[in-house]
Amino acid sequence: MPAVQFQNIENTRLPAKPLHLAIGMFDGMHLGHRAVIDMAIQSARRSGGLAGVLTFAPHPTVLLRPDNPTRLICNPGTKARLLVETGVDFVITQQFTPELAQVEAEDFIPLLLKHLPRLNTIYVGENWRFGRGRRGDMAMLVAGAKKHRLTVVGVSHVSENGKPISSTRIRACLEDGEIEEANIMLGYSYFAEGTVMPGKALGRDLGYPTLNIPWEPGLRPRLGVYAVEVSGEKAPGKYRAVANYGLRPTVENSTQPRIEAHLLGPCPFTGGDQIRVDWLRFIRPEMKFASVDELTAQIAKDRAKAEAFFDLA
Ligand SMILES: Cc1cc2nc3c(=O)[nH]c(=O)nc-3n(C[C@H](O)[C@H](O)[C@H](O)COP(=O)(O)O)c2cc1C
Ligand SMILES: Nc1ncnc2c1ncn2[C@@H]1O[C@H](COP(=O)(O)OP(=O)(O)OP(=O)(O)O)[C@@H](O)[C@H]1O
Repeated sequence: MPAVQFQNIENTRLPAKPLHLAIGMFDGMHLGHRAVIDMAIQSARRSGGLAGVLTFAPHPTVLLRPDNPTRLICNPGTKARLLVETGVDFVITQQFTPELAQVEAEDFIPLLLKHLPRLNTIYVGENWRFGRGRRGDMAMLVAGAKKHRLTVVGVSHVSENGKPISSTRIRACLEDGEIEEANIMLGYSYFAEGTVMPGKALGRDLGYPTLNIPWEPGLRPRLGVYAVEVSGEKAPGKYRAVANYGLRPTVENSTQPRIEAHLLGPCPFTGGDQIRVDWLRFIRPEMKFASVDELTAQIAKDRAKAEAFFDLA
């Protein structure tokens, strides 16, 4: 059964079973997030309860720091899908309002219980903060839970390279083009999805036809050339490619970034197809070339680098 989705806790309607609830923003759905959610799922399955996620939208910084909000790895649709794919029974997306931002840490558990009276266990990372000014910590959560006979499971940090994984760390990697490290922390390859748009067909003239999709996520990964894999419903499997993610300063200097993927072999996709692009290795930053000839010569080298990456050379 796919997870049931609710907007706001007051609209949540669930069967009368003990609830195991993982709480957090979960931007990117990295390995740390999955550890917290998996813990909720396993306990719920063992005890005949229901496992769910409570997450928030927009990101609190949209309200608290409107001039410089956190730029998100995942758009809301992708995050919802990744959450559902974990196998939870329900997902509650709570609107992060100015009123919610004012809730004191001490009042957080009573607020949850008011709308989720069957709440049994809360699952969070051990560093999780909550309540007005992020004053609430693990100790406060445990103390509050005890009063209401709830259990709190503080999941220990999942680390990579000796440091805890966090959405913040993954954002920094994506901005620096450190895609392999980002992918390790995500536990899957960073991906973009979209409908193939018609290009100016210049790519074909250059000898490098491309599948183009607009890609403007909150958190913009480093502009540049990447080894990628393209997939889509139209054809099974993954198609190796070299792609430019950028503004194309040599030919048009656009303000809207897009992905242009040149497949290393035959291409089953065409304009109007829905595709997914998995990013695997950063090859070089996007550059402005003095001429199209220079750009074409560089694309030949990029292609060779991608082939070497895939061990096709
Ligand atoms: C592997 C690859 C690398 C590219 N690198 C650059 C680049 O560094 N600078 C740039 O201005 N455009 C770059 N481009 C984009 C080309 O300008 C663009 O693909 C070409 O003009 C075709 O455009 P069209 O698809 O609109 O026909 C690159 C494209 C590919 C496929
Ligand atoms: N590395 C980790 N190991 C275990 N739990 C984690 C880890 N990172 C986050 N969590 C927990 O997962 C839930 C959702 O995390 P949240 O998105 O709020 O944090 P984050 O990944 O550290 O993001 P940011 O870097 O933006 O603060 C929270 O309960 C959090 O404590």
